[in-house]
Amino acid sequence: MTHKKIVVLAGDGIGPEVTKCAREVLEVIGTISGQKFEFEDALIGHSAIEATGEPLPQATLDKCQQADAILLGAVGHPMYDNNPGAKVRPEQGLLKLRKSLELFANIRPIKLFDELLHSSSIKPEILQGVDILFFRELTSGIYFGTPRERSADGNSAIDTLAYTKEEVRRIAKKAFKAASQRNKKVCSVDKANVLETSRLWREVVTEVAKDYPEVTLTHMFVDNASMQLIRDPRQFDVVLTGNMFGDILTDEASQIAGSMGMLASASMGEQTSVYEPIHGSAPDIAGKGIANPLAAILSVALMLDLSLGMPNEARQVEQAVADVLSQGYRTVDIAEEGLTPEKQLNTEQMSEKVKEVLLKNKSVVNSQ
Ligand SMILES: NC(=O)c1ccc[n+]([C@@H]2O[C@H](COP(=O)([O-])OP(=O)(O)OC[C@H]3O[C@@H](n4cnc5c(N)ncnc54)[C@H](O)[C@@H]3O)[C@@H](O)[C@H]2O)c1
Ligand SMILES: CC(C)[C@H](C(=O)O)[C@@H](O)C(=O)O
Ligand SMILES: [Mg+2]
Repeated sequence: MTHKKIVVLAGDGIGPEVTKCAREVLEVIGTISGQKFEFEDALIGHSAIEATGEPLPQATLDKCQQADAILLGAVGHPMYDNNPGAKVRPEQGLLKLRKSLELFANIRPIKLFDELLHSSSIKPEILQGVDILFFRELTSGIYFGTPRERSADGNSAIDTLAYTKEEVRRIAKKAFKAASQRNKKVCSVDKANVLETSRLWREVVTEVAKDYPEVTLTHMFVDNASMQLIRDPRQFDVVLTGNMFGDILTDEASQIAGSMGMLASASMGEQTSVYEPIHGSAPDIAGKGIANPLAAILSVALMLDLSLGMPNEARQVEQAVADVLSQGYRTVDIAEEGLTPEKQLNTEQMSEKVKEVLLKNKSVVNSQ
């Protein structure tokens, strides 16, 4: 069996804390399945700037280009967030990675584990059974358009929101394909009542829909969508949207899943893909050892499914997470009121539980 090469970009803040857990879960999967994984660490973000002066060193990009899959933690540090004048910034590393590897399709599943029905600030009866798949365009839109700069006198600034038909078409096709294998609904979210790019978006998405007659397409303005997500999240199946709208709506949707610490994502290109929790470096909890590692661990499940051709193992990871939650274990972000102290876990302990359950579930299957 050939080795699978996994590049680990731990990044900043809680990034290294949660990727350590995710990597160890993948190691356990290796033990269980016999698949060999070869891990290689590389720098990105603030830690890369500290070491090399650049947020995405060429050496990192070279390693990523050779990888079967990439596991990413998070980038970002308050020293830049609080310094608008900083020219070199950690987030540039992430954006350059996405652009260089052409990771145009960011897939963000929003699923609530039943065990967490009471962890969300939204009423359980609104949440039960929610299953949304976001397709966020990731390599264009306002994140990448030019010009993007401060005026010479410093009194104004410009960012550019641009999309080409092809950029919209390729992400739309992915969304329709996924919908045709799910509940056959695509809701395309835009701001076509104001933005020319959104009118182009709507036109192309409507065109693509003709190739998928079994899928029902609806369009929704982003302001309404942000409200509908909380009012009645079960109305959505696949949500298709642009780069910035997708960024904002999925942070909002994390509250449906109980916490930012629960949402995994896959950023997919044609050659290779990056698997990353949707959350950031969380400077407010970094170094405390209390971050929820489940988003990173569930990103490993996506990796097993989408890049490594190991869907059974992906299900095992998801099942292990569900089992640990149904045993009542919680990190602080998903802890209900009145949780007994022995059920309250830190990052390492949560990860240990998932690994223990993975091994236990496997031995149960083997002995049957
Ligand atoms: N993909 C990425 O690398 C990424 C994503 C978002 C933000 N960022 C960067 O991260 C930094 C902080 O940004 P922010 O505070 O707006 O967003 P954030 O996602 O880092 O944190 C938002 C809130 O969610 C909590 N949270 C996030 N992940 C958690 C986890 N796993 N377990 C428990 N709680 C968790 C944090 O403690 C914080 O209160 C910024 O520099 C930003 O640019 C990076
Ligand atoms: C850090 C930032 C550039 C990034 C984004 O906006 O895409 C993050 O918020 C995310 O959701 O991955
Ligand atoms: Mg974001």
